[in-house]
Amino acid sequence: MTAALELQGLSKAFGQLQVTQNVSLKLEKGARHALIGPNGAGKSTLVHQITGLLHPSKGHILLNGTDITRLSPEKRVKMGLARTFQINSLFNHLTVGENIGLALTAREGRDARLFGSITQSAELMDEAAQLLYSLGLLALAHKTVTDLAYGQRRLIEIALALALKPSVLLLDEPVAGVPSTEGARLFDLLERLPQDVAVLVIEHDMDLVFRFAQRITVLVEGAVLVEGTVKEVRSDPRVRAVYLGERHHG
Ligand SMILES: Nc1ncnc2c1ncn2[C@@H]1O[C@H](COP(=O)(O)OP(=O)(O)OP(=O)(O)O)[C@@H](O)[C@H]1O
Repeated sequence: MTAALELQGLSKAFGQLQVTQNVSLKLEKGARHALIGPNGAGKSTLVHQITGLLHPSKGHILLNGTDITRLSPEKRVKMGLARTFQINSLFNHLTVGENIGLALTAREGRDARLFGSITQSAELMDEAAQLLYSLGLLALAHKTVTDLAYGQRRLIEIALALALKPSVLLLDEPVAGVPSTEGARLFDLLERLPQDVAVLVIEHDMDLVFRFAQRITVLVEGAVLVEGTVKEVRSDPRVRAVYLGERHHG
């Protein structure tokens, strides 16, 4: 079966500093994969290469079998690669439902300036409500973004990314900064993510990683140290030595 996302021997250097070293990785359709590693291991740099913000000096990135290594970030999104939006991409004065409606419009390439007609489009607003319902977030649909708690905004970012109907979703530290009282909602949302979407989560929180992921890749100094199931990675002495053994976090 064609992998949803495949990295083939990616390498990247900043001057003399080799930040990605021959990294290969495969996410099957519907995968739940975590990328972990100590601070400075190169996780963000790898994600930037996947999204197209940075260009690898060597290697290839395949999305559903198509080589996207040289494509712009926008093209990659159109082809089904989504990442969580930054909070500042939410329209604060609009409701959650309207924000999702706008993301759905963007997906269809319609002009967001026609916003008035979007909220009046029963079809689009129904689709927005349906998406929020499937994620357990319908109760927030009529709330204005400014009225949301920080953790709730993070949930909406994920919903926005899903509005693009991706085949691959990148979640970069989804629980970072979310108070533990709101963490349970995030776990709930992660469990409700569509089964056919392959998810790559970059996360320091080991509770989340062990609960969510089926497979884990451990990155150390830009290279893959270990890749395997949660059980394999947890019990690997090399991982314990360089990472898990240090501290439970980061
Ligand atoms: N634009 C850049 N120019 C030079 N060096 C960089 C640049 N971006 C990152 N680095 C270096 O690359 C290495 C990997 O950084 P990166 O941010 O990818 O690690 P990380 O695993 O995401 O870390 P963290 O968990 O702390 O976010 C670090 O040594 C960092 O200082």
